[in-house]
Amino acid sequence: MIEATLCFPLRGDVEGDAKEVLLIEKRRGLGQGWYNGPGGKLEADETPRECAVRETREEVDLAVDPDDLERAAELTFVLDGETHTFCHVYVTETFEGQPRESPEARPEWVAIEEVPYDRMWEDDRLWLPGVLEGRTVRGEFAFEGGRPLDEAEFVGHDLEWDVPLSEEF
Ligand SMILES: Nc1nc2c([nH]c(=O)n2[C@H]2C[C@H](O)[C@@H](COP(=O)(O)OP(=O)(O)OP(=O)(O)O)O2)c(=O)[nH]1
Repeated sequence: MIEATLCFPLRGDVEGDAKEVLLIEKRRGLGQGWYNGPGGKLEADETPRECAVRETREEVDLAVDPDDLERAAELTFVLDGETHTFCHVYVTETFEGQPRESPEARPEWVAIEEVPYDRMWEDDRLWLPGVLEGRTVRGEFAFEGGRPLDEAEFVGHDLEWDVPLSEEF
């Protein structure tokens, strides 16, 4: 099983500014060509928070403090009946720097009402809107049709909203 992270930096929401989320257009690997948050797979001996910080730095050159990351979701992606990936999702309103393009990602600030769900993983429309409003969720998403996961068919889901997420991460 793969353990992975996603980090969604947020800005705005003050004095009438629209709340925006930093998305990336992923340039390679799983989910290539789709929008997502910065993130990726845990490396050896790395905690999920460390992974989210490292991936956000590597992909868009934004500095986030692991202690500022707020746990938002725990997502399990199941492929043909077996857990393929467990993903820790964080949001943060605190970061330093300006997002910069990298070989892996093209960053873009997007108003949360304008998130391009038609250009994202199919399950994202089910959980990301709530997460961007500050809710927590635990979700399981079933895919079928063999690897790679991003070519499999999304066949079912189960969501639990406003749950306390594991304190370990
Ligand atoms: N938003 C969203 N993200 C997903 C879904 N499924 C899924 O694996 N992800 C995330 C988890 C990871 O952050 C990312 C895949 O990991 P990755 O970016 O390291 O994959 P990769 O194949 O490019 O790996 P690498 O070569 O860079 O090591 O995609 C999904 O359904 N929705």
